[in-house]
Amino acid sequence: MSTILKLEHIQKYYGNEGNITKAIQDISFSVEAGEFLGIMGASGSGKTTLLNCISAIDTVSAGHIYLEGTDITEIKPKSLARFRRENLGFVFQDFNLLDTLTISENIALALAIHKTPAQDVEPRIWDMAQKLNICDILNKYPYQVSGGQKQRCACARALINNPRLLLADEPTGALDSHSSQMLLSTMQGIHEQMGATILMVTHDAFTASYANRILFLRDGEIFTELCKGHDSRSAFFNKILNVLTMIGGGQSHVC
Ligand SMILES: Nc1ncnc2c1ncn2[C@@H]1O[C@H](COP(=O)(O)OP(=O)(O)OP(=O)(O)O)[C@@H](O)[C@H]1O
Repeated sequence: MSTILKLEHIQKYYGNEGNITKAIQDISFSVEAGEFLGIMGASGSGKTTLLNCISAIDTVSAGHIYLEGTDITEIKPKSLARFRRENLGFVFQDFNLLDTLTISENIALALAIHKTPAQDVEPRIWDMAQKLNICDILNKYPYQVSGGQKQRCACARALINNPRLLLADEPTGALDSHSSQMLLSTMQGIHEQMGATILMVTHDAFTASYANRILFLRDGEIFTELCKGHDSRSAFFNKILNVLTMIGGGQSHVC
């Protein structure tokens, strides 16, 4: 396997002298191509900051982040939007779909930004819709479909340009348990069939149990990591709960 993402001694401080918050203290890790990595940790442990640094939405205070060898921390601000567009896919808790466009048009937007030839647009949307099981809602508007269907549409939009890395920030945060389960099974299928590399931040142990490996953050550092290996998902889920208890406060305090 090849390394897609490599973080070397990342630090991120907010504020200035006398009033510094060390959001990330010193984090290093790598993500291999085709991995499904989860990031967990208590509120304030640095999950969002880490995701923002990886997606170059925020700058690091020290350290380097390499995406397939390109140092993200060195990319000039004017080139960042293009870098994100060409390499990253995003899925957010609140879907971020445009209400005035149909599901199909929402997905097409991502292709239009990539200047996809007109004749390729429909087949590619159809192909992705099949993978995400949303063919029957392509002509509906976001307000006409369920939260789970909206999130699968958001996944389709994020994946249609084959990003090097899919970043998911609490993708099941706004979903009920049934929709969460369907979305996660779909994400797992995509991960297995398309070989997509996924980095997912979540506070939820059930959601995290779909990942292959989980990094647990505490106070801006990696507290520990868990690999699924040959465990069943339910055995992995129990191990996750044990780590969350060890981190402190039990599951209810981890978000
Ligand atoms: N823009 C900012 N300015 C100052 N401090 C910040 C800023 N953003 C985050 N922090 C601080 O950095 C630390 C890490 O925050 P971060 O949002 O990354 O945590 P988190 O694990 O994502 O938390 P949550 O699960 O509640 O979203 C916290 O102490 C937070 O208060």
